[in-house]
Amino acid sequence: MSSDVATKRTADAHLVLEGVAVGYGEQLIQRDLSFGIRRGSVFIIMGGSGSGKSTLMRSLTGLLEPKAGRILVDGESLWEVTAPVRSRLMRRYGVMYQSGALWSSMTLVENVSLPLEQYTALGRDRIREIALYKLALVGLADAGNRYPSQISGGMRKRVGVARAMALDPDVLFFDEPSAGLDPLSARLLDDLILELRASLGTTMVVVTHDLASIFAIADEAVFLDAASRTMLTTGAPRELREHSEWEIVRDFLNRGET
Ligand SMILES: Nc1ncnc2c1ncn2[C@@H]1O[C@H](COP(=O)(O)OP(=O)(O)OP(=O)(O)O)[C@@H](O)[C@H]1O
Repeated sequence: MSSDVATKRTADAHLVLEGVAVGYGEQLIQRDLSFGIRRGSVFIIMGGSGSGKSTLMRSLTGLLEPKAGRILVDGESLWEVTAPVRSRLMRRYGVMYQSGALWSSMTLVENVSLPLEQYTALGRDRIREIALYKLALVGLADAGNRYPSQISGGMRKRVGVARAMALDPDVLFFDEPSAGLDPLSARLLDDLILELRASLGTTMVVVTHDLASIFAIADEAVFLDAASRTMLTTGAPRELREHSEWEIVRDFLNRGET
């Protein structure tokens, strides 16, 4: 592990990993993961296919218990607290899944309303008002009564973001947000992530291997290596592209450039 890794566990860390290992059954996919994610930053989890990015995301979002180590959210250990406390911690999370995961039989405003109906005691009118506001935040103010099949893939992802933001999370997780999008729609989604961070101060954790996205939005990134099954380094992607001591990291960030 490079020396720049340990220095990232700063006092303003929103999420901190301490010696985290993740995997399935007997199989460890990643181990010895120790880094911090600063409050209000855009943090990228990057690495080649099969390196364990999505698996780590599952552990960070409370879906898969780590095999070792601690994940601290505002200083509270996500997997060592009681289940009700974990649920409370997870209420501060919003997650946007790869497909957008919208219900096709519901309008966009109904889709965004779902978490509010499930987790709050607010009345119908108030919920609709909040859902329309969230749709406006992602640039879909007038599309609330449409159905997912009536909008583009890029718009569906934006609705997924609006729904992830329904409960005013202070951390937003994105799993491969640009997957399946044309380059222009992918850049628009990058812009949205940056706008939301600027206006709301939300911490953004993004799994991606899309280089354009990485350079457009990341403050910091961690590189997960499939071969050694651990992280090699953390840092700003542009810095790592030029100066990482790891050739595999430099190559990853220089893909497509000859
Ligand atoms: N539910 C599961 N049970 C067992 N093994 C799994 C499961 N999900 C993923 N794996 C294995 O874990 C490893 C890491 O997969 P993961 O999806 O986390 O990688 P990734 O970096 O997100 O890959 P990609 O970029 O291709 O999506 C792979 O070898 C995969 O086969």
